[in-house]
Amino acid sequence: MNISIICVGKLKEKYLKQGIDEYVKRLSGYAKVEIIEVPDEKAPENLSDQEMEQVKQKEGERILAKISDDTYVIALAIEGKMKSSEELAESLDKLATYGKSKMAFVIGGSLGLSKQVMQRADEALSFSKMTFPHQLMRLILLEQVYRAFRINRGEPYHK
Ligand SMILES: C[S@@+](CC[C@H](N)C(=O)[O-])C[C@H]1O[C@@H](n2cnc3c(N)ncnc32)[C@H](O)[C@@H]1O
Repeated sequence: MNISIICVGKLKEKYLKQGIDEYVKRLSGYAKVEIIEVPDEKAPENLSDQEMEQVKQKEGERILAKISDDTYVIALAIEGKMKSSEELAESLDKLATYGKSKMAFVIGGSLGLSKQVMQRADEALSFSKMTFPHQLMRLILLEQVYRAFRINRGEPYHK
């Protein structure tokens, strides 16, 4: 399975980079994982609602340009559907079974994802009602994808 993690902006924190590199390495035995970073737009505190929409739209266009038509897209969104780790594992297993070899998880920038990206997504996945920083979200997502593969292979993984 080819999994793309499409994110907005460059990862700055060294401690997150190290964690992400570790999980990409661990996942290499299960899937081909690629992290795609698209440039972010400047989003100062004082933007109007319209300006914030424009920021999301521009970032959204860059995200959509990285997604091919045959890719199954899971958008990460606070208001999406919450799943247990076992349910996520089952979803990934079903995608593989039904021949969906390309999938992309999409993480928004500091203002979130545009309507267009949400419309393109096949599903929206929530990790809780809490807001996580988008850079930390990459690490949390990778750990859960790794956990999902371990669950599907029946391999031991601490609970
Ligand atoms: C800082 S958050 C954006 C917050 C923005 N106000 C919103 O509601 O989308 C950046 C990105 O991280 C991801 N994210 C943050 N918290 C999340 C959660 N609890 N569940 C799923 N995705 C989350 C989403 O992709 C979001 O677009």
